[in-house]
Amino acid sequence: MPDIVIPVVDFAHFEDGSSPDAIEIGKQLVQACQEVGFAYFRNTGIPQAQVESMFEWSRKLFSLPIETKMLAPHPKEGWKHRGYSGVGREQVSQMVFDPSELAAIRKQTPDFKESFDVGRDNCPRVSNVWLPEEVLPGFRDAASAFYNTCRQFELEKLLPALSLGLGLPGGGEFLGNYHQDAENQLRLLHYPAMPTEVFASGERGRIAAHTDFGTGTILFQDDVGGLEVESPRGSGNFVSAPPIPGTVVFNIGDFLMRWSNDTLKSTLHRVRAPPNDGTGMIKERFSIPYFMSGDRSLLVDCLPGCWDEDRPKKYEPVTPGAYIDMRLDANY
Ligand SMILES: O=C(O)CCC(=O)C(=O)O
Ligand SMILES: [Fe+2]
Repeated sequence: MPDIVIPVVDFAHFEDGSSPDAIEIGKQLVQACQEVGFAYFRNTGIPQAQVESMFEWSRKLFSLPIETKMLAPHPKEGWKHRGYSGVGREQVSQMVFDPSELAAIRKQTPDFKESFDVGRDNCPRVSNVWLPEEVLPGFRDAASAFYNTCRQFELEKLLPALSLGLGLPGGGEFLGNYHQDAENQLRLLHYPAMPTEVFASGERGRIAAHTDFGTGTILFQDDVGGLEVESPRGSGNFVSAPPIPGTVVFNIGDFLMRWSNDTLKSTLHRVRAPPNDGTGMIKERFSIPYFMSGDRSLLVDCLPGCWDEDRPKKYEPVTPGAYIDMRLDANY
């Protein structure tokens, strides 16, 4: 079977979702989600300057001393995805060249990354965990504003396009009605620079192969590269999803795959080290995923149009809350 090509979906003429172009864009998106589970988006309306500025904030945040970053610690409970998580390894490993130490790192460290998670303001279930404002003045406002920009894209373009493309009842509004609570998570990710040695065996990557849990994810990546997507699905072979300037990557999550009776694919992906450039070091990488999920307590049954006599429903109705908790419990 040939490798997949990750399609590019252009939202330029989507407008408010009522144009004839909007249905066409929705159909292209759904086709990409059925065949690949991944797409590049162009002309999302998310200002490029705001994306670049968020990467700048991320760079500033992660270059703070570890003691400072730990002023906003990720809560003990694994499911409370807020605040700073470090691997605690990055200081040592930046400058480790001794083979036995490297061997030890290879064995111990799960993924070489640190992250900072932000949810919606005033969430009754999980509060945001911020650094004291004086430590990084302006960060909190910038991260909240970026969260809201992504949220706006989700509500005004992404969910309407998926709803239209799937031909769901109620036109573009169907999926939005199940995403009223903004159960979303903005994650700043930093994969520190590493000696080439650390990745030499090819067994270790920056983030191991996984699928995302929720409805879907939009992912901003810097120009370093390394993201890979399984192709064809289920084969264990991966193709590169290189950075394309001016685009954002999108992928379907497991919940929407289930909801669609496995019509839309939640595809395995990972981040590997980019090719060795001869410096002996693998460059650091910054990325910013925005994970989207449905309202926790709304019971969802198989999407209309995704089942019929010949394609019976494969799954029981479930709420996003119960499903995601079940997945998280399996992980922690
Ligand atoms: O860093 C990346 O580009 C990918 C991150 C990712 O897949 C995730 O956090 O779920
Ligand atoms: Fe992911």
